[in-house]
Amino acid sequence: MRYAQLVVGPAGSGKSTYCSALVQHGVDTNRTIEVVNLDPAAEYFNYQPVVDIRELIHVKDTMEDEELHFGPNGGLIFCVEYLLENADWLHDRIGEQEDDYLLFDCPGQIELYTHLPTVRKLVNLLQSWNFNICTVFLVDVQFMTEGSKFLSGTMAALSVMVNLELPHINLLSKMDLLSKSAKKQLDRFLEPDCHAILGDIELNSSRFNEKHRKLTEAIGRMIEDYSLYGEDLDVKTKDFEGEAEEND
Ligand SMILES: Nc1nc2c(ncn2[C@@H]2O[C@H](COP(=O)(O)OP(=O)(O)OP(=O)(O)O)[C@@H](O)[C@H]2O)c(=O)[nH]1
Ligand SMILES: [Mg+2]
Repeated sequence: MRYAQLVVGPAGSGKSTYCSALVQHGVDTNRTIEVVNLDPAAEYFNYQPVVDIRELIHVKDTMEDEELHFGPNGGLIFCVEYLLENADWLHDRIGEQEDDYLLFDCPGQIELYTHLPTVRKLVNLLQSWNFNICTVFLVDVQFMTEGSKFLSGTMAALSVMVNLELPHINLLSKMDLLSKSAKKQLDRFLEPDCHAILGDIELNSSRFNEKHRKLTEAIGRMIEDYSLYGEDLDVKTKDFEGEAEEND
């Protein structure tokens, strides 16, 4: 069996930074973790990709092509579709090695994951190559400290989860940039307590919010039911080295 994380999330949410941090973690813990760059417009990242979509097609190719003449967004989607049409290329590059642990660093176009079939097709392909995949959805935590933003970020996470049908983890990035008071505010949301979220939205009460109160309540309950965030579910790590020393 082989393992992979599909690292997705809005533009600039920290996907590439997360991938390079995990590669470094692999180095520190003696595990091989490799990254596949799936962003055809990537300019810079801090890791050495084992496969790079830009070697197959670059978003500039689609924008400069006389016939295609795509803009940057359409061009990017074209590139990912082109990759699927050239699945053999990807298969050759990834190889057949067992026990692989791969991170797929995806582009920041949220529609690729929320409703387009493209990434879903890629997932099917990888599963047919024996990959066990989970989604890691990154959200910039700065967008999660107000009730209304929290709801929209959570809805985006949920639609990715429903579209990709994979085991799914939501990761809040850039926690280091939050002020103390913003961290407290976030704690209230992560409880998860839909009344806290509703309370916050009511503080910014407008006619729109009053009119949609029932809908907001239903969404709040859904967040609870799907238990989209839970710090208690942190990965449990064990200090094997320390234990070995004790046993010596
Ligand atoms: N302070 C802080 N900055 C971060 C963190 N993670 C990412 N950044 C910064 O946020 C910016 C965007 O990070 P990237 O890793 O390129 O984000 P991305 O999701 O790969 O972006 P796209 O591929 O363009 O969608 C960079 O300037 C990073 O240095 C974090 O945990 N803390
Ligand atoms: Mg990136």
